[in-house]
Amino acid sequence: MSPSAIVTISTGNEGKQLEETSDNIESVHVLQAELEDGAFHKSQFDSEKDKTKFRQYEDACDRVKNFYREQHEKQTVAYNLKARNDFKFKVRAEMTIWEAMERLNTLIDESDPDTSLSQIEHLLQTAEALRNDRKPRWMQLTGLIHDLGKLLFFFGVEGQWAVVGDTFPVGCAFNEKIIYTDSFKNNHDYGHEIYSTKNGIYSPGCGLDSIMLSWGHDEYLYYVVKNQSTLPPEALAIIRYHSFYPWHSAGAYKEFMNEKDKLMLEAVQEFNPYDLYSKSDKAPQVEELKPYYLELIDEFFPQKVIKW
Ligand SMILES: O[C@H]1[C@H](O)[C@@H](O)[C@H](O)[C@@H](O)[C@H]1O
Ligand SMILES: [Fe+2]
Ligand SMILES: [Fe+2]
Repeated sequence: MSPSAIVTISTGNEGKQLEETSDNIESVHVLQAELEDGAFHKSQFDSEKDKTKFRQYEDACDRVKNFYREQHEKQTVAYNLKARNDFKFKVRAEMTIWEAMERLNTLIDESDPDTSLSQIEHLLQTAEALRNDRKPRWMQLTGLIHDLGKLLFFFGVEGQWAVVGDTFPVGCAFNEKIIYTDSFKNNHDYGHEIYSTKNGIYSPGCGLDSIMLSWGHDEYLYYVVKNQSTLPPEALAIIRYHSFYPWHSAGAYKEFMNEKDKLMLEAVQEFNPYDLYSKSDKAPQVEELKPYYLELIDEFFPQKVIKW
């Protein structure tokens, strides 16, 4: 066979080159991955998913609309500073990652228009979709744990508005790319002499790590995982910014990015479809999958019992 073209196949952590003839080149797409037996497997995100069926907030039920009305009113700079401070000086629980997944299982996320499955199922769906596309092991694990910050709900917060939902910066003007942007009119910081200006308390290029994102499961889990795992910076960014849709999907707040954020944005965008579109997959078999994921957890969380 005389190869007439070289096609780069995304296998996750490293690009892989495959020699292809011009006859079958069209059947090769990005997001294909080589199976162990050498056959090629097409990512389900290429064709099976009708992406227009997700995140339809205008058509969402009252539960979702009421959730955001409350969140957009109550996530202020003052609340953010208080929540960060409360977080720092307490250990709320000590348990393994798997115990945390089981503990989270009773929470039904009020902000989510796309799934009524339990959280353990959503975590396993995300991880399995990544594994299915042969994404690197650290990314599969990130999928497995990315929403564990929702445990906050069981640690005495005032409501789901302080835990779930899309995130956005506080301390500068609320961008119109945030969903239900009108509901910020009831936020105490709306119209504030500094917080309502475009840059607010930040300066262009300061880097997202210097921005106060609305407090919730992403920020909380980022701090929990940061010093207790060997996960790479991309994993930490995925955890911290996966709900920051106005940035990673709508292109807002780019002016605050620094060089590092450009790389992190790529990782967050690579991860996002696995979080979002796997929500329509059938419920995973938790007990069957458990041994694989227990081993994966051990690989990146050497001390096993985590301080939450
Ligand atoms: O409703 C969802 C859910 O709470 C997710 O966990 C969060 O990451 C999303 O951004 C949000 O839209
Ligand atoms: Fe999330
Ligand atoms: Fe998620």
